[in-house]
Amino acid sequence: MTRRALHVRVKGHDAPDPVLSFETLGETFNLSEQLLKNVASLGFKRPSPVQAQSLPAMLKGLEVLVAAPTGTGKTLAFGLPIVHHLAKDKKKYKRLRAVLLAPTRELASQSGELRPEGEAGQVDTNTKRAGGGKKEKGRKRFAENVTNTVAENKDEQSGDGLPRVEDETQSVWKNRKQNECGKERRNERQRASFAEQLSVVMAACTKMGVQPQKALFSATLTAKVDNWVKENLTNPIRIIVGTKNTPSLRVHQELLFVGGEDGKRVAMRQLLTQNMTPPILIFVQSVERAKQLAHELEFDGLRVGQLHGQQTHTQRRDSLLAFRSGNIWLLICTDLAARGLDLPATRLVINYDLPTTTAAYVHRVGRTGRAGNSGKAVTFFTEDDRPLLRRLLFHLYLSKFSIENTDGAFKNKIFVFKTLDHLQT
Ligand SMILES: Nc1ncnc2c1ncn2[C@@H]1O[C@H](COP(=O)(O)OP(=O)(O)OP(=O)(O)O)[C@@H](O)[C@H]1O
Repeated sequence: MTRRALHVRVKGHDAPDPVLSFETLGETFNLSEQLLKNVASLGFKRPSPVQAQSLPAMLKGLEVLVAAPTGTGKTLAFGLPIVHHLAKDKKKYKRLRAVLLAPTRELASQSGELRPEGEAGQVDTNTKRAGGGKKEKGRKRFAENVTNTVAENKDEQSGDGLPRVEDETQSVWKNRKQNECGKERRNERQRASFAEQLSVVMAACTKMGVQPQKALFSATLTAKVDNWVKENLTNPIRIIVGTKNTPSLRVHQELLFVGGEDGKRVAMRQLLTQNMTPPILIFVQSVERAKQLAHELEFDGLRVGQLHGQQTHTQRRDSLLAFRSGNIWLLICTDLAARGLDLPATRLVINYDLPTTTAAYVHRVGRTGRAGNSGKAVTFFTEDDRPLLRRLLFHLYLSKFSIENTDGAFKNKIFVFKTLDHLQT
């Protein structure tokens, strides 16, 4: 099968051909039998398109920049090569060997849970989790090595090492004193962008004389990331699956004009009456709005949970567990939950508040329609949302979407289609 059939585009020298079976991959790259068994135990019959192209590139040790739609299996595309390299070279290095940076703690934990069973899939390692996790020594399963972890700021023996990088607060901890600070002080931590965090890691690698293989995976690629790649990666292979920065085609998208704020409540109740097949994810724009909406829906007798940055890590973990197990039907969240979380049973995402960026929209609606399943996303918009919506429309236009005909929607329908006409000309 060609790249064209896989909807994969590749730029860069020496890009390997896509590999369409895990067996061929195993033979070509000498993957251990156990690793292949572990993959089979996940129930994956063949590599998804992003895996077919990225796995050989990563296993060859090339640097890659990968954009592929949400829910298409990017985790295994970087997870398997990491585990293979860790297992292969386990005698060579004793110290931190892989760093996985993720935008939230929840996503980092999830990536670390990619855990096929099996003795030979285990690798001796020390793992540390970001945000104060304890150092654990001993035999770890397959992907417990594949954590978001970044070493603490001082190595016990040599006195140097990687600075601690806190993912979900996007903070850089500059010294051990801050590491020990209390909760209040923690809130004052200096915020750092993802690019700044990457720079911290890269600078530490340079200091330690390490030249790591670098790989970036996302469903969306911004100009900032592109610039970072130009400055920091040497001859990377660019792999684009499908259309860049566009919502997954597996998601049926609806725009629903609701008039104003009051209209959102009415529309929500209607929607839940028609589509009440939990679990349902509901995105709002702020913590305050999450709390308020949760309160209102609880009052209606619904089983509601919250996920946002003002909760403790335990509360956030418990919310996700309850949502996964079905104890919570509706999870009201901020963009904290938008990226990467794999909640396969979710068939409906509601954007109660319009996301402020296209990337946020793509990631939010991508919490459904995963692993080849279909899903539905309904996005409310009001008169005030028109400027934001205008920006979103082009990307919506590239994927399937429909606009619902509720009261007063007609002129909005015209607005949407006029904007599209304008974009097309
Ligand atoms: N080869 C495969 N065959 C079948 N299912 C797969 C395969 N690879 C991954 N999956 C499943 O697809 C789902 C989505 O995978 P994953 O979370 O890695 O997607 P992603 O591309 O990283 O999504 P996002 O962009 O939202 O982070 C998971 O439930 C995973 O188990």
